[in-house]
Amino acid sequence: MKPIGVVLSGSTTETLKIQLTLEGERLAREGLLVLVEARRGEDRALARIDRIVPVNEFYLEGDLWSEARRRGLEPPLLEEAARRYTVAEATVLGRPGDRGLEELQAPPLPGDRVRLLGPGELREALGLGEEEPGVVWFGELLGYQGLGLPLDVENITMHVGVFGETGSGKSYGVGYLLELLSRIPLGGGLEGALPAIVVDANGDYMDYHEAYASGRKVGAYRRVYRLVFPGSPARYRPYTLPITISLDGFTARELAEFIITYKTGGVELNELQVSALERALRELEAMGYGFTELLTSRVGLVYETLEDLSTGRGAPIHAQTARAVRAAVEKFHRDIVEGYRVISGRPSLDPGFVDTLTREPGLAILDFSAEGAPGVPLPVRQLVVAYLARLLYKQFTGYKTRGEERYLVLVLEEAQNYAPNPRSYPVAWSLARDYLSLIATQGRKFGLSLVLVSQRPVFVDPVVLSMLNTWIIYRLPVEDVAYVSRAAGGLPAGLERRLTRLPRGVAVVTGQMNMLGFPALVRTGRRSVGHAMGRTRVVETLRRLYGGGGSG
Ligand SMILES: Nc1ncnc2c1ncn2[C@@H]1O[C@H](COP(=O)(O)OP(=O)(O)OP(=O)(O)O)[C@@H](O)[C@H]1O
Repeated sequence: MKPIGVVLSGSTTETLKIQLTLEGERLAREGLLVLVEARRGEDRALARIDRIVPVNEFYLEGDLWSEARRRGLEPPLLEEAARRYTVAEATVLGRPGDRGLEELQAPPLPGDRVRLLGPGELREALGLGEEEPGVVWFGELLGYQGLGLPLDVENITMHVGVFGETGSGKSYGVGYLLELLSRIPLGGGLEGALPAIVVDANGDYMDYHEAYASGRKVGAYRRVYRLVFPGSPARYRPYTLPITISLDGFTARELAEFIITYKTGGVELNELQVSALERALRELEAMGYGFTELLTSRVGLVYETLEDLSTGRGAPIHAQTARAVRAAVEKFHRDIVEGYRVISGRPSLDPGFVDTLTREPGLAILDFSAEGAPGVPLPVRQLVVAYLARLLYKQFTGYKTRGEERYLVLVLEEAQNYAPNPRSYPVAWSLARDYLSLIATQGRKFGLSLVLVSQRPVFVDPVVLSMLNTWIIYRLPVEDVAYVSRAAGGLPAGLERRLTRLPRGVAVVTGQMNMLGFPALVRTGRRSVGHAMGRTRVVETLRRLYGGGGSG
């Protein structure tokens, strides 16, 4: 393979200066992985180009030609006669060893050749076999066609963050990742799917459901379910279930907080009202009632208890508080129980559902888009996610104690709505956050992984964020770069600088799943199933609407 550069003096075991060949000048990009035939080919080293600096001695600051340039004159033969070269600065990633990359013992020598990786060389350099079990190859490494970044599926249990501004390609990328996780090489030619639940904010994953419903296979998933709110027009489509939850797993305090903040819009927590309702619910619980029946068919009992607790001398609840609490319970009942019909004694999201999904690997998409969740406000979606996170946590701790091993990935789009940063993003109720941080801190031991997707990581709870160990970072707004880079354990300056300029679909991947062990620039691969939701057709639509020969 032709060299793209030659190592210059001053290189060390950590950083290299490379003078690029003409071919190299054409090919090299910041972020490109290269192979150094170190010590005249006796050793090899993998390196990443971080900076490219073209030099022309006739164009130096303050040189002899400065005045001519000032006057707009072009002295002849400048291009032809000048000393011209391009220097690439690169970071040494390591030398191929028996078990992946190892530290370099001695620096490459000046004059050593630098070239692109050949087919299979990255795999060999990392000590991976062909079809290595548990390794999926993500997208295409910058500058290479058909060469993906190897991801270690085992480490997904340490959670993943996918960040980037709107339109940067996050949802497409997560869909692509799910496709990879739906056919993980297991060895001996076998492929397996990692069960997944996606909280789909905008219908970005619906194509998978449609593909499945029309008879196509989606990796090794046995089933692809779509879950919609009972009021959705899509409710009776094939392989579609209603989103219904039970209230029995919540504590009286949690429910009281939810019901009161739901009424007030959550501006601030009215502690008096919350504890009054908590008390009423506790009393009824002690009498053997479950919260689901109490807030659905037996809501009258709640009103009566509130009444009892607030009448007579020395009543523990002030009459005015009781009235306000009753109004909150009425609103909860009217909206959530009767309106959205999301509470049920026999919820669709139940232990049996999780059991089937993880036994016969499936993909369940909670459709929170306008079609799947028509008019359903954020607090109700938060309630569902809190319920789900809690259900999964309990179910998986159960598997663990029974010695049954199961795995599931929970993908949360718009994660800031469910695990909000209390300092920068005060959204009404944050019970979901408590359970999500429980999964973030403990889930690994139980086989529960989080994939959090957000446009604004600054708005995501820092505790949850600090538990993420793999980062897929698409184009970021300037104000988020430092925050994300720090949270992701620091990025090389060259890559950090590029985060605001990444084209759609290109990401920096870093962290535990990245088997290179160093942040890499990757272009998301092609989804095998399309992505209708993300597409916009402004021009086409304008032409159709208004382009009919001018008559309208
Ligand atoms: N690697 C890719 N190859 C082809 N098309 C892509 C790729 N990545 C993204 N796209 C397309 O770009 C558009 C925007 O991508 P996507 O919807 O994934 O962005 P996003 O970051 O999730 O945005 P938002 O935060 O608004 O949901 C979509 O039409 C998507 O299909």
